[in-house]
Amino acid sequence: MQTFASTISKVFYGTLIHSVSIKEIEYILQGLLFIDNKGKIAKIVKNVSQDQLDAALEGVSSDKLVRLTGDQFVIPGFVDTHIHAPQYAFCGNGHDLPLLEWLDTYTFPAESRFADKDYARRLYNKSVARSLRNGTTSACWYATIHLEACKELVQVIQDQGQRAYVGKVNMNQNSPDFLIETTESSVRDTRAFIEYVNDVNSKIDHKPLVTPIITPRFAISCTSDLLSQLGKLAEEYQLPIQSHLCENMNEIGFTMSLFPESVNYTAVYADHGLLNDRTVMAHCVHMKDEELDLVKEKGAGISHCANSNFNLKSGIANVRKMLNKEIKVGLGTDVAGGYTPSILEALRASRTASVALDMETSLVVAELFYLATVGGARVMGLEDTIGNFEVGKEFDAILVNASSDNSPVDIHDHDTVETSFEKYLFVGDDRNHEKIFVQGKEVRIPGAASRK
Ligand SMILES: O=c1[nH]c(=O)c2nc[nH]c2[nH]1
Repeated sequence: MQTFASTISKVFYGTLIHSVSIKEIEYILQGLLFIDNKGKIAKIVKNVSQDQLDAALEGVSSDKLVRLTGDQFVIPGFVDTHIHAPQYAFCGNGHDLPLLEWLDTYTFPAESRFADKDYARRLYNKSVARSLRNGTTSACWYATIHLEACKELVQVIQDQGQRAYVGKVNMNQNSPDFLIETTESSVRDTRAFIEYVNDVNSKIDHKPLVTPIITPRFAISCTSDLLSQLGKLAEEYQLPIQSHLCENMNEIGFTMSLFPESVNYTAVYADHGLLNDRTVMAHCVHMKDEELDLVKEKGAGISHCANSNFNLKSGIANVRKMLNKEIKVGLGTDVAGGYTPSILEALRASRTASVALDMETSLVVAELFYLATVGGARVMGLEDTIGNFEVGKEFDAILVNASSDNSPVDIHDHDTVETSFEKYLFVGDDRNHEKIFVQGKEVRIPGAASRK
């Protein structure tokens, strides 16, 4: 007979911190978190004293027990709702130009190199490893237009063990000769990519972690015909969709000149079957109220990319307004518009952006942590799977040590769990990440310094 203990693969004992609502972070002290053989959270017990530990373990053997010590705590993994894998090649460079000029000068030449799949594999290995090391357990990736390189990205993500949406980018107009497709090849390769991921997923022995996502780069780079065909593909395969929206004033002006039949930029996507409850729209900096209302009506989510919006001088998105309208919002690093694949940095930039916009209504710590975890999960439509520690969800998590070797954080005697956690959020980095888990399994990150 199968006992509870025999279904358990790992148990954590110590401090667990997660978001239970946008207003509340729960600090579970002396918590026991049981993970089952499928990587799901089987049970959580709170306030278990040392004396009660043996009984509370219910027969689970001690070699499955991870005792958290001192300044260690376990938090849900971060969700990066918008990141460009190929752009890691120039991450940290090229912030002197606004969006459209930045695309022409830095981005398109860098992405054209992904016609070479060996280059793609080398670069993608670094890109994904750096994202994971920063605690991103789930990511919405953009690849490039190149089918073979897209497959490489899927392989790399599978090998490294991240949960991900991966998009083959579509571009059939207003793009340079060295980075453009025909309508036919764009649709054909997108279908081939979807079939490839489905095939890879059919051969693995656990619940798949990688999902294809329909990825028209933005309306400027796709004809109306291509957008419509992509909308149909998303419907046929019931896939998520991602694109860019209202990032920059020149982008909006250009878009409206290309799609005069649509009432606004947001409507361009809606009119082509690309705005629904599986859609992730990045940026949304310059949205009219009726555009936000349309996003809400369609049930789409917004990826807030504050770091990128500062770097490319795009503007500041009004997250408070989005939240007041009960629109789903998560954080995006938007590498390489954003200069780092760190969601901790995205969280900090989001706070600064909200203060710059309106000090009175700026985002508070509980809200920021929510956006980085549960908010991102909702944007990806994964709120029943990840985001916080609820029984039945999959265990995607970071084991944080606020005073690890080389920690950028100093913890003093007077610090509490709350103040240590907040210090980690605002001062910490990947040196505080001792272990990363996806679907209950510890992720082995290539190139990461060996950790305790
Ligand atoms: O920040 C951005 N990065 C991109 O690569 C891109 N493409 C279209 N619009 C974009 N915005």
